[in-house]
Amino acid sequence: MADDLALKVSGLTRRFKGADGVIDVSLNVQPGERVALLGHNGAGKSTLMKGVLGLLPLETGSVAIAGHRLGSHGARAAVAYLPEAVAFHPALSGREQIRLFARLAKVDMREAEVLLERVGLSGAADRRIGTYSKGMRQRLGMAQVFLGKPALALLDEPTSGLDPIARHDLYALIDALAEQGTGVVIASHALTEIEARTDRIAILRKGQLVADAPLKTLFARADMPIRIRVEAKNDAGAVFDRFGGRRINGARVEFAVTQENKMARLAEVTAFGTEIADVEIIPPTLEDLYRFYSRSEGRT
Ligand SMILES: Nc1ncnc2c1ncn2[C@@H]1O[C@H](COP(=O)(O)OP(=O)(O)OP(=O)(O)O)[C@@H](O)[C@H]1O
Repeated sequence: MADDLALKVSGLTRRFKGADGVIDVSLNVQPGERVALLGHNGAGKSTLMKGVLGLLPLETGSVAIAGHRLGSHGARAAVAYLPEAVAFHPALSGREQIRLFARLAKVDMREAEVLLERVGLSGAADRRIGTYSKGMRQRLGMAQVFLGKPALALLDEPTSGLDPIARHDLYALIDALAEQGTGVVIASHALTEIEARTDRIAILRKGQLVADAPLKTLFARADMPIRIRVEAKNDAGAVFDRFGGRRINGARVEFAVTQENKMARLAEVTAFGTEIADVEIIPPTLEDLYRFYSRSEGRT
């Protein structure tokens, strides 16, 4: 049922003079689902987010947030946003800032205190935000996202500029957000972390949605080759003669197989018996997949 969706975008178009913007994009997000929104610079990610937030007039299409029409009070109350460059007043303390947001959102002050604890800022809550590190500012931004338990959260490059520990902490908060039932859309260029941390991948290319499915489905549809690297005990000449591919050095050969013939090729490798020292199977990465969908004309 459409009303059960955290987000329903249908046929959204917003073009700019001389730029693609977004063209006829439809995207649904379920409650508690984490969707990665990927695309090159200028692919339309921010335009889509701004369209959903009601910050840009739409040319065509419709947006509903938790069943509420875009522009309605219900829609505004159901969505939270973390911009890429999150800006707070540097002279305010973390506690003052989150209390201010709580007042604006008409949320109980006690929730603000609980959220400061949740994002690990209780100890620094009375320090001025001007003294916070980037990671602390992003965590404060996440506390603001949690306020009022929104149905939908839009996070624009939430981990950019963060160190690995701070990234890990931020993803733990994103997971907690999804666990409480919030549908989360994360625009990102950080492919490796996205791979493990999201349920679905949506890829924009020149304003159009060229992929929208769970990672596994996208891999299956793309039918990308898997690489097999064989290391011979001595000389890999016989393996190379059989499978072709690329000789890495005297003892190693790497060749590509399709998902379909992978097992048959592996059985042939095994038939070489003790001449083989090791076999590595290298699946395509999200980066390979991203390149495939963001460059090819293929649609889902
Ligand atoms: N207000 C605007 N006026 C004119 N053109 C715009 C405007 N906003 C965006 N564009 C253009 O629309 C296209 C999509 O931009 P958008 O900011 O949505 O891309 P993006 O995927 O978010 O990129 P990035 O990864 O760099 O943030 C770009 O070509 C951009 O120059």
